Order: sequence, then structure tokens, then C-alpha cells
Amino acid sequence: MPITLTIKGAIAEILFDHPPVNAFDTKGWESIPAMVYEAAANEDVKVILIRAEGRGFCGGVDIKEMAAHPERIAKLNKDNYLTFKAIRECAIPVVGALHGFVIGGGVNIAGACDALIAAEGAYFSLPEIDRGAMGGAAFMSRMLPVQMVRANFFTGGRIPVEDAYRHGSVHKVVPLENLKDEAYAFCEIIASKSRAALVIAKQALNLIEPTDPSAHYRIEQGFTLEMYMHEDSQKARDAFVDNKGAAKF
Ligand SMILES: C/C=C/C(=O)SCCNC(=O)CCNC(=O)[C@H](O)C(C)(C)COP(=O)(O)OP(=O)(O)OC[C@H]1O[C@@H](n2cnc3c(N)ncnc32)[C@H](O)[C@@H]1OP(=O)(O)O
Repeated sequence: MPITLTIKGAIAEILFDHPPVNAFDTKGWESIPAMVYEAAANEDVKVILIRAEGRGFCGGVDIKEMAAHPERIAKLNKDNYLTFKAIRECAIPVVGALHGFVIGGGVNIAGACDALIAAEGAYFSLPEIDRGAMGGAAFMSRMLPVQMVRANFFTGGRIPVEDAYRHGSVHKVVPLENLKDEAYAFCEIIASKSRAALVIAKQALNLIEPTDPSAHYRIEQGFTLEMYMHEDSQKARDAFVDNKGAAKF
């Protein structure tokens, strides 16, 4: 199973294990919100850990599916929106353990989390500019300052987690081989608290945020649809599938 939920006492683990790069198709994205809600509804669970096996945390959406089925964009958009919203609005804290690449939808998952532990060498990237899409700035902006987000958005480059750590959004950067243990150790601290206190704290923390990144992301998705209507969008996806890299227009 590419995406699984396992309850381990007070910690629920959502694991991405979908080779080669944890890029999820529409069915994959559709499955995530229900897992978040199921974990949060379990009164024994106090914290959710999202982590991954393989080369990287998440390669974003399955571009090959969207190249073959661009008409699925509205459904994909909706399930992406519901995924990030479910994580951010989850009744209990959600921790992300990041390694390797954290791309596109992976950035949004990380940005929706309450706390992040990362492996050395991991990086964030929003390559939408080269993929005929938009979106991701709302949740990346929850982690990083505006010019850093825009530089990444316009270039499709990489932001090392070490830079994010310096900006305070990544709690700890650890050697890759220690990532799982460190993430669980961090979750154990949260799991030692009163569940009622965690639930009340999460509500308070969400309500005092100056903006709602889920609503802003939904606005971004209107621009994804606008981009999808442009001929450059399909050209970009076809170029990726043909292994020609980023399309140049
Ligand atoms: C709302 C959300 C929006 C988004 O998520 S937009 C962003 C979409 N994602 C991307 O643009 C990521 C594109 N992929 C990459 O940049 C790289 O790949 C990685 C950094 C993820 C991994 O690099 P490496 O380890 O060198 O692997 P490799 O040889 O590039 O790829 C291995 C196989 O995986 C396929 N693949 C990679 N990414 C995707 C994807 N996102 N959707 C579908 N397939 C993908 C490739 O084509 C290839 O396949 P084959 O072995 O058959 O040649």
C-alpha cells in the first residue's frame, strides 16, 4: 500500500511508501484526508506523525497521470485542498518527518503540519512554474518569508531544510539515519501531554493565525485552472513525460 495509517498507542503514523518518488495520483491524494480524520477521531491518539520511506518525502502529484488525464485537474485540486486542510485543521498536532525531496504537494503537507523534523540534505521545492501548474505558496509561506517563497516560485529551485531551520520553521535537522527515532522522540513528548489540552491548544493556535492558508491555497487553485487552460501547461507536462526536463517557452 503506498499510503498507510498505523496506530501505535498514542502516536498515529501516516507513512508514504510509493516508489519511485512518492508522487501520488488522484486515488492517492483522495485517501489521505480520511486517514487524518480516522487517526484524530481515535481517543487514544494524541499526535500524528507523517513520514516516508524511499528516496524522498514526497515528489508531489503524479505528473504522468495529469499529462494523460488533464481533465482530472478539478478532482485532483479538490483532494489536494482537502488533504492540506485536514492536516492543518486536525484536532490533534501533526508532525512531519522530512527527508530528501519535499516537492509540490509535499511542501503543502509540510506547511500544513504543526512541527517539522528534517534530515540533513532534505530540500523544499515548488517546480510548478515548469509543470504547467500553480499553487503551493500559501503553505510554503507558513514556513518561509515572502521573498524566499517568491524566488522559489519563480525559479522552481530548491530551498535546503537547513535554511528553513535558520528561519525557525524546521524544529530540528538530524542525520538521515536518526530521522525516524528523532521524530518519534519528539512525538513522544507531545504524547505525554493531556489529550484535552492538546486539542484545546490546537484550536487556539489555529484561530490566532493571521491568515487561513487553506483558504489562500483554494484561491491559488483557481490560478492552477487558469494555467491549465493555457497551451503551455500541457506542453510542460508532455515535456516532463518525454524526459525533456522543464519546457522553455
Ligand atoms: C498540488 C501539488 C502540485 C505538485 O506536486 S507540482 C510538482 C510535481 N512534482 C515534480 O515536479 C517533481 C518532478 N520530479 C523530480 O524532480 C525528480 O524526479 C525527483 C527529485 C522527485 C527525484 O529525482 P530522482 O531520484 O533523480 O528520480 P528520477 O530519475 O528523476 O525519477 C524516477 C522516476 O520517477 C518518475 N517521476 C518523478 N517525479 C514524478 C512525478 N511527480 N510524477 C510522475 N512520475 C515522476 C520519473 O519520470 C522517473 O520515471 P522513470 O524511471 O520511468 O524514468
